Formats: sequence, structure tokens, C-alpha cells
Amino acid sequence: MGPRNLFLTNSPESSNDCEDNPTRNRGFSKRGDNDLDPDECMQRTGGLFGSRRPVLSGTGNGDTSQSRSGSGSERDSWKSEAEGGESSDTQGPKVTYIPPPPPEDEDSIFAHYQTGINFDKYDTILVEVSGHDAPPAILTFEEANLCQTLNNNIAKAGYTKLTPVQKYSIPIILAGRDLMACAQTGSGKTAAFLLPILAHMMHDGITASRFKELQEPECIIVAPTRELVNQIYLEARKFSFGTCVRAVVIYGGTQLGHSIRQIVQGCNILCATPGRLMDIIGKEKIGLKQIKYLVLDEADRMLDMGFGPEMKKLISCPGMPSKEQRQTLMFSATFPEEIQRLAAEFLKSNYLFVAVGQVGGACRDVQQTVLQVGQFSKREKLVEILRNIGDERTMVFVETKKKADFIATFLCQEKISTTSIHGDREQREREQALGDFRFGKCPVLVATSVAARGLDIENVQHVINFDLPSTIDEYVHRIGRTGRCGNTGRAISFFDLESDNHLAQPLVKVLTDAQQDVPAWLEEIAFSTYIPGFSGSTRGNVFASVDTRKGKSTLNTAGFSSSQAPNPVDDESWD
Ligand SMILES: Nc1ncnc2c1ncn2[C@@H]1O[C@H](COP(=O)(O)OP(=O)(O)OP(=O)(O)O)[C@@H](O)[C@H]1O
Repeated sequence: MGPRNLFLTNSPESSNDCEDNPTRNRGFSKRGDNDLDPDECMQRTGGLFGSRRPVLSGTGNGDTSQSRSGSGSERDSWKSEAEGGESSDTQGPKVTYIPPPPPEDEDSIFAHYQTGINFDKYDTILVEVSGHDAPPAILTFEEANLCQTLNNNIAKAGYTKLTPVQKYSIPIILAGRDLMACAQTGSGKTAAFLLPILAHMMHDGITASRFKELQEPECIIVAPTRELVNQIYLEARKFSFGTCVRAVVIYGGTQLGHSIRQIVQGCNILCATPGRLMDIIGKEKIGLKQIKYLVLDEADRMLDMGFGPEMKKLISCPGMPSKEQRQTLMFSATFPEEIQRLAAEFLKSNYLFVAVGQVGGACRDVQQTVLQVGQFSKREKLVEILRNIGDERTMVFVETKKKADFIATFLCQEKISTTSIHGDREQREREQALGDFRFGKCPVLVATSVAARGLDIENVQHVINFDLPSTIDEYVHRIGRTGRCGNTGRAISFFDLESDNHLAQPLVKVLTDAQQDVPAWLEEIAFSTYIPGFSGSTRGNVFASVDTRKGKSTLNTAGFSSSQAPNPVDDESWD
């Protein structure tokens, strides 16, 4: 491998980002603690229209403990990104970043990557639909009876065959039913909700939205990270091309005035991170009266104790149609049982549940390897692996933001051109980093869990878990950044006997279910480690939770319930 350049740019300005930390989420779940993205956390301090002053402060300079049982000292202070001068009642430097507009030419809008050799194997995946009177699945796009413009856009996007989640979800949504859908990473969940929503809008003869100070969109899509909502927006823009439906994206870390300017020009579909959404609603730029569709992507994350309170506020905002009056759609690759129960509050009682493959199961197109690597050998092993990989695109997941910087800098010193993404980086830097990775300038992206969910980047051939996450769900999402849409990928995880033993059982289960080799040492740890709540054998079980309304008490993919989950110390990643 040739020398790689140093592309890491860590701006001192990043000090106006807020820190993610468990402490600031006191009173919220253990599960969600690690996954807050900075700008969204502010809502938890002041409520929808309340004060945004942070309730906690601390040193903010603790070390980046690599131990899972660490106190998380670096995370004991946080400054809400909302403090970035976005509201009159806040202090601190203004957030001035205005993201560059996406390319407008048709080729860029419809640019896509090829489905992989295993795309056709999707047909063999088992699908279970539960709930009453489910409409039958469709087998082809033609059967969906979409309008010509949508069909043209689907063709231009290079879609010729439906994925299983699309086959089942599209008719369900077209029939007006609420839906909770769980399907493996990279299997086309975004189009599964966008296409039928757009079809409905077209069918209802939506009128082009015009400039207005208060916009009343028909659809709101929320997702947990900025990069993910942006991606969903680009998909919405692609499928609505040539129609009068206008999609808009708003997310934190960008100038609030910019978000407002985007909205007032017209907004039918609003893609938003929760914090920015609530801010905009509070500023009365968005009215909710016309909402017909509410989509929670990465729904288990959106409903956990981290974001759950914001989502509850959203559905009880003035004007928001009741669940009987709107269609609520939830999608994820993982759906722990207790989160499903919470979700019922958002859904009509006759909602349908679609499970494609094993709920929370890993994508089988990812070849998973687990290596026993102690904390002090990890860097050496990482360099060895990356040198063997060469220039193939690789995401390296670490536990903390500081560690992300540290490892990225270390790799750059090793002449491996690397960039990094995490919640302490300015949004400008995050987007730059993602762009550099996406377009191959930096083949290695070091990331915290902020990049674990949803990101769809072409040709990510490898995921390396330098640090394993604290829950198996997060593992499933992380390794799902590769092996997407029928392509194959590889995931290598460093298992540290000092800190990762609690993951052994669920990890063995995920590996087994995805028909991967399970190292004997891992199986041994799995059988000798008692995990409360993890019942049953690791082999051959029907995996994880199913539709909770069936009353089966089963495992969630974490191998333990959220309330039993160990305290996560990965310190990331909300938006
Ligand atoms: N029917 C299809 N034919 C071809 N490509 C498709 C089809 N459906 C989706 N894709 C492409 O597959 C990729 C993955 O889709 P998407 O990002 O929606 O997956 P996902 O299920 O939401 O994954 P994750 O769980 O990681 O969020 C995207 O590039 C998308 O454009």
C-alpha cells in the first residue's frame, strides 16, 4: 500500500459542540446514554419551549478511559449545541454553518451503486407479518401501481426488483395501515417507506407548497443522526424528482436561519433530527395539522429513553393529529421487545409488524470475524489489518470521541490516510470527513457510534470494531455499514477479555444465526458468563424478539433487556 496522507483536521472551533455523556442523560436509559448526538440533547434540558440551559456541567477534561467500567469522566461535562446561539435565550458562539446545497443535476440525483451478487438471495429470506388483515405482499414494482413519474424515478435509481421489506411494507403502507418493520441493515428500508408515502401524496393530488412563514408538511421523517436525515432527504428528493412534492432537510450543527429559509420556501416532506425539529416547531415555522405520515427511522433508537421523551413531546404537540388520524411508520434493523411496547403508544392498535429474517439479526452478507485482542495490542493489530486491506474502504469504530481522534491521528502518523467522524467535530468537519471517505480521498474512517446506523456508503468493504460497542444491537448496526444491498463485506471485531465478556453470549448468537464461524474461545466465554435475562441456548433458537403482541417472552438482540444492559461508555452519538 502506498503512503497515505494525513487528512485529519480537528478544528479548535469544535469546542462549541456539546459533549455526549451519560450524566447529562440522567433519568434516561442506560441504553441510550451513549448515543446522543450533540444538538439534539438540548431538548432534554429545557423541553420543547423551555430554557435550553444545560442542567449539568463538569470538568470536560477527564481522560478517555478505555475501560468499560470507567466513570466516563470526559463526558461529565456537556454544552448543548443549541447553545450555539440558535435561540435568543442561549449563550455561546453562533452556529453559522450552512451546508452546501446538494448537486441539482439529474445524474447526481440518481447516482447509485450496484446491487451485489447476493441481491437475489434476498428472495429466500423468511418474512413474518403479524397483525390482522395484512394486505398481501407484492412481487414487482408494477403491482404497486405507482404513478408514471414515480416509476420513472425508480427506474432511474436503478431499482428493478423489490427487496423483501419493500414487498411487504409497500402494500401495507399503501393500504393506510400503521407499520413496525424490522429488516436487516442495507436491505432498502428507506424506499420501503418513501415510495408508498409519495404514491399517496401523488394520488391525493398534493398541491405544490408555496412560500409561507408557517409551513404545514404532510410528512415528517425523524432519524437519530444528522448524516442519516440528510441521506433520507436525498432519497426523498430522488424519488420525488419531477413531482411537486418538496422535501426539506433540517438538522443541528447548522445555522438555524438556514433551516428556516429552507422550510419557508415550501415543505411537504420534512426530514429532521429531533432537536432541530422541536426547535423549528417551537419557532412556529412548522405546523403539524396537515401531518398524515410520521416516520421514525431507526425507530428503536428514536424511542429509547434517549430520544423517547422528544418523540412523546412531538406527538403531543399542539396540532399533531392523533394516532388514529395519522399513519405512523417505524423502521429499524433491531427492535428490542421493550421498545416495541413503548412504540405501541405511537401506533394504532391494529398496526402490522413485519419481520424480515431474524429480528435484530446481522446481515448474512457480512463475513464476521472476532479476534481476541487486548487493549494494548489493538493499535498494532489495527495497523497490520489495514496494511493488508490496502486501499479498500474501511470504517473503524471506537468507543469514545477522544479515542476516535487519537486513533485517526495515530493512523495518519502511520501514513494511512484517515479521517474521523464523531459528535465533537464541527458539522462542517463531519460532512467533510464523510465526503472524503465516500469519495475515496481517505479510505479509512474512524468513527464513534454516531456513524453506526443507517449510513449508506458505497463500497465500504470492511468494518473494524476496534472497540466493541456495549450492546449487540449496536454491533449489528455497525457491521451493517458493509455488505449492503446484496454486496459482500467483512467485519473484524477486537474482543477484549477485560471488558467485552458481557457480549460473548449475544455475539455467539448473532454469529451463529448469520451462519458464521464461532471461535471456540468465544463460545467458552459465552457459556461460562452469566448474563441476567439471557435465557436459552445460543444455538438454534428462534432469534430475538418477535411482535410483542404475540405475548412471547423472548430475547432482545442485546441478549439482555435494556434495563439490564451494562452501562455503555461509548460516548456518542445523537444528532
Ligand atoms: N429495490 C432496490 N433495488 C436496488 N437497490 C436498492 C433497492 N432498495 C434499496 N436499494 C439501495 O440499497 C441501499 C441500502 O438501502 P437503505 O439505505 O434504504 O437500507 P436500510 O435497510 O435502510 O439500511 P440500514 O438498516 O443500515 O439503515 C441504498 O443504496 C438503496 O438505494
